Parts: sequence; structure tokens; C-alpha cells
Amino acid sequence: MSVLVKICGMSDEASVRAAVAAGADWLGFIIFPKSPRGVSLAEAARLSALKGSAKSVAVLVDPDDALLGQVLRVLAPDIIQLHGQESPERCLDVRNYAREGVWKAVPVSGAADVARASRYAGFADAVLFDAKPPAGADRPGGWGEGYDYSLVKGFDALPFILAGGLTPDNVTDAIAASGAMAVDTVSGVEQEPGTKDTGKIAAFVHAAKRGVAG
Ligand SMILES: O=C(O)c1ccccc1NCC(=O)[C@H](O)[C@H](O)COP(=O)(O)O
Repeated sequence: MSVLVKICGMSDEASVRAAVAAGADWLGFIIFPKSPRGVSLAEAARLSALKGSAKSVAVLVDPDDALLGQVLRVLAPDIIQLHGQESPERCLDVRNYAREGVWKAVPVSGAADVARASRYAGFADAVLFDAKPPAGADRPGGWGEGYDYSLVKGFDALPFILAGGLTPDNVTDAIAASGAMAVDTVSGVEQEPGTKDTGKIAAFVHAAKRGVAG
């Protein structure tokens, strides 16, 4: 089975079309104003209409119920990715607002972080392992930082998506090191924060789909 791919931070039509044409499985829309890739719900819904057979992922940071209600009404995402301090119980609540489930982002710098992700088993549908943001950062993801991807190898408490510093050049090795069956990137397919590169999007999807989990 080929590795599944999420291209995150979709904010323009050309990039959505490039990701879909390359065979991306999920398109991420970041609903967080401090992100350089942040989009309004209305814009996310407009772009999501172009997704073809790909699935939409709404990326949210500690959303309250009012925001979740709007997300459901305007975007109706397939998946909600929670990228804040959400507890396992909160993940369970949020499942009501997505068609296919909830992913919990878990920041990783050491083995203990990976072990702690097990607490989401039975509460989230998958965890997304990501790098820890730099100290004092004003957003929790999208920094283009990697870590030792082999730390997550063998994690089997629930399905996982590998993220953090992945690029067209390193994704094949990262898949082999981590055993990931799904990967995600944002910075790795940009020219600069917030500006996607359609050539890098295609290269990333193709490289990931060639990857073999080790
Ligand atoms: O990318 C952002 O700006 C962002 C802001 C707030 C919450 C999440 C965000 N990104 C979420 C993602 O899933 C990224 O793809 C993930 O953090 C990996 O980023 P990168 O290392 O830059 O590929």
C-alpha cells in the first residue's frame, strides 16, 4: 500500500490543483489567524470544493464550541486536526464536528513524548507527530523543523502521521526511518512561509508515494 500524503496550509487554487493532480490524499486548511498560511473558513470552503477525491483537514488550535460549529457549517471537513493543548476527552467531543474523525498533533523531541501519545488511544483517530515549536513561538506548527524520525518507529497505540521538517528530498528516508504509513508537510513545499511551490508539491507527493516504510 502506498504511503498516504497530506499537503497542509492550502491557501490558493493553483496549489490545491497541483496537490490533487499529484495524488495527495488530504488537503490541510489552517484556521488560525497567526499562521502565515491561515485562511478564513469561507476561503477554505471555496478551495475545498476543488479537492476531488482528496479529503479535507481543518487544522485548529484549541477551538471552542462556537468555532467548531462554524467549521462544521461552513467547511464540513472530513477530518479535524487539533494542534493545541487539547486533552484526550476534548478530542472525543470534537469528533462530533468532523465526518471521519479527529487527529491530535503531538510535539516530539524525545522518546517520552512519543510514549505519552498513547493516552490518545480510544479518544483520537490518529496522532500527528510533529516537531516542538521554537521557544516563544506564536504558532504551534509549520516551522520546518525535523527531529529523529526513528523515535516513532514501532508506535502502535493508534495510527500516526509523520510531520515536522519533511521535504521532497528527505521524505523517503524519513518514511524508512519511522515506518510511517502517512506523512504531512507545509514548509517543505513552500518558497517562503505562506507561498506554496507547485513543483515542490508534486515532487513531495511522488517521493512519499515511492517510499517504503522500514
Ligand atoms: O503551519 C502552520 O502555520 C500552523 C499553524 C498553526 C497550527 C498548525 C500549523 N501547521 C500544521 C501542520 O500540520 C504542519 O504541516 C506541521 O506542523 C509540519 O510543519 P512543517 O515542519 O513546516 O512541514
